[in-house]
Amino acid sequence: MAVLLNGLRLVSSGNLSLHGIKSLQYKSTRILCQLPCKSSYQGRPFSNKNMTVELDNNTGVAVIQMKKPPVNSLSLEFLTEFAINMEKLEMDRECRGVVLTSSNPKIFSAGLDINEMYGKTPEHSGEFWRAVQEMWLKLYGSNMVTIAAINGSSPAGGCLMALACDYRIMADNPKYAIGLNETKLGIVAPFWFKDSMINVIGRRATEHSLQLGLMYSASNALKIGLVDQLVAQDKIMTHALSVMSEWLAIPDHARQITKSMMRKPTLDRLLTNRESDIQNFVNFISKDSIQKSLQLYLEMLKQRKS
Ligand SMILES: CCCCC/C=C\C/C=C\C=C\CC(=O)SCCNC(=O)CCNC(=O)[C@H](O)C(C)(C)COP(=O)(O)OP(=O)(O)OC[C@H]1O[C@@H](n2cnc3c(N)ncnc32)[C@H](O)[C@@H]1OP(=O)(O)O
Repeated sequence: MAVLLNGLRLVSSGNLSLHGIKSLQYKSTRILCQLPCKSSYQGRPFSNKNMTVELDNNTGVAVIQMKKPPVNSLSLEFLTEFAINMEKLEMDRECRGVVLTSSNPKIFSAGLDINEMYGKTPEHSGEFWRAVQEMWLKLYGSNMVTIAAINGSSPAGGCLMALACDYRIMADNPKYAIGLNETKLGIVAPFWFKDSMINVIGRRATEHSLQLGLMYSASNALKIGLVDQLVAQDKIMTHALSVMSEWLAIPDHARQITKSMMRKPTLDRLLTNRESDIQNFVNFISKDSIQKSLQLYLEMLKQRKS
């Protein structure tokens, strides 16, 4: 966790922490340089295989643009890259906010890569699930202001990424849909997916939404508070950056401690149950009946195309 206090930047070992100021330590040059230093990508696009990261030095805002064809599905490789990028930005003195968006004009993210859950060994499944957890911990627990510029459809894990941000702006297009649709695939959204949704839209709406695996059009997502604003597709980035500047007008330390206070119980629940959550996932996903459901779903996705 990094907090600006009386002009000093302080860090703790994790991200958001309610242990608060007492447990914070000075961020030393040594720690900074264990990870790639900001100077190595300052002001320039930081290009990876599955996303580009561009930090604007003047505003302190980074844009992460997901660009994994065809639909930004969250593979093990993608998730690992994402977590590393979040870590780098978190450690960067200059970076105060992140806008998450997609280079695909129609799809924000198709959610978890189903191929990572179908026909894989328990070892692979465990490694994959740890990476899914890490992505969420980094995003939900970030000290930075995080804004999702949802410029396309965003089912399941894609919706989870948006839910983990501080603010959600969606392109105003009736064709785009967002939601946690896991039950439609015959799988179950884990407790921290559910908690993330409860924290945004409340308990009753989440229960309804999760049981039925509902996908919401952009306008219905706005109605239930799943997204905060709808904006014309071509204005979404400009608008996200303008909302970001409002959030960045708040002193970092006050906003960060407030964010931590709100999110810590939800983060801690996964942190204290991390290994059992992985075991649950591996057991669940290895069941023949679940593998069958995933197989049928993958076939359905391919047939839909033809
Ligand atoms: C009680 C204990 C509980 C323990 C916990 C247990 C389990 C929890 C487990 C898992 C949680 C999972 C969360 C998830 O995220 S699951 C993934 C859900 N995602 C979806 O349902 C999205 C499916 N995709 C779509 O709806 C459409 O593809 C989409 C709207 C995204 C895009 O439509 P479009 O028409 O543009 O493109 P398509 O032609 O449909 O797709 C192109 C291409 O991409 C492939 N594909 C799509 N989505 C995925 C995906 N999620 N993973 C992998 N591949 C995907 C699709 O098959 C096409 O492939 P190809 O035919 O070109 O080869």
